Amino acid sequence: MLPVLPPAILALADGTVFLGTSIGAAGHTVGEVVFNTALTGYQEILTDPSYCRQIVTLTYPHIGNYGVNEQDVEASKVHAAGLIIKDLPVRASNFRQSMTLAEYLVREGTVAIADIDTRRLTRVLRTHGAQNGCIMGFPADTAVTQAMIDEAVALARRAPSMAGLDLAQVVTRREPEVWTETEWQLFAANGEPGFGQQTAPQFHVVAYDFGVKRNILRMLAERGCKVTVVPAKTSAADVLAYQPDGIFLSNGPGDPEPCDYAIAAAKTLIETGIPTFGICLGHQIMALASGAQTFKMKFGHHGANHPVKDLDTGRVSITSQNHGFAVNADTLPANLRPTHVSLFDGTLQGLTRTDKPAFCFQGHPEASPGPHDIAYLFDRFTALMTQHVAEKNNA
Ligand SMILES: NC(=O)CC[C@H](N)C(=O)O
Repeated sequence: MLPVLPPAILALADGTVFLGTSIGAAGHTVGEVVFNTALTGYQEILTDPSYCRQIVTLTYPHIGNYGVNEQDVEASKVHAAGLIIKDLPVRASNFRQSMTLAEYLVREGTVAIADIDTRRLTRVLRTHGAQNGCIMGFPADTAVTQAMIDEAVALARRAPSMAGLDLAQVVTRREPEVWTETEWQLFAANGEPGFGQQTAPQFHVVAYDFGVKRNILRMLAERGCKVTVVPAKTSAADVLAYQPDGIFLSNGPGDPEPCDYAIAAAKTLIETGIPTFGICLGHQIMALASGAQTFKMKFGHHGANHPVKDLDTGRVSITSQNHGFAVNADTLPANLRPTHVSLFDGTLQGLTRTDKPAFCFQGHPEASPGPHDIAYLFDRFTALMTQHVAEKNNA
């Protein structure tokens, strides 16, 4: 006799209901349902703090086939509010695997559903836009009733909208921390051959943690930066007290607009002339600090194969993306110049200040998961810091 699978319900706020199998913790979760088109990297996606309060559906059908390990995490825990997949393979295999995806989801208390038509779900989200949803996961012997389905729809409808939510304060660290681990060390510690050089620190970068992904910090450390990571609400004065050579504004969840404390600090810090680099939420905060406006996109960009054009060189990079808000290109002040655009929908992907050494990118040059085509932006940051340090020394 076939084993009875634990049931699960996925309900969208518009009343669309999917019945599937619970593959994570029992219980329920609500959040904004977004689709991600990456083929691999489910562990990096689940632990990316930018997915706080978002339920992620992966369009690639087989998820979990290489299990889970202790290294491929972007934070110390799962941040996504839930996971929706088509097919959990019966067997996972990888030499680095420490447990299966289902074991990991249970350990992390993450509610997740499999065996649903993720193509149909994605078409709903693409056609009508991202919307709130609810996943309910039950123990194996549960009979799903109409009352349970109605309750899931009601919970989805009651979930707060992402617009207007400041979630950076929810995920940020509470205390400053010096980050030293490089990607090279991570791979060496894992018994794999290293592929980079460890450089002695040449620059001191203060990185705002609005929900920072670890691979950003690793890529900075690998380029000779001592990185002091500070909580989201650290004042500009406290940042300047570290005497940084560079300032980094991190990725993070939620709407950038209510992060007024971060916008005010970024404004002051950019004015000092210290090189500043922002990624994703950090890009949006830099734009807001410079006088531009942001808006909520219909379904955002979440994937690892998005073509982005560098307007200065004409070069097209395949990039990793994860955002639901964007900077409105029609609101740029004279000192904010577009440097990159998305070739999917023409939205802004990169900006630079014309009067200060400050620039930012909407996608993810740190990948994790995804291609490293646009990693050159980290080198642009270190080049600005080299110039800044030389000017300071000559002054
Ligand atoms: N990855 C990010 O930093 C996302 C930024 C912001 N929360 C958005 O959805 O647009």
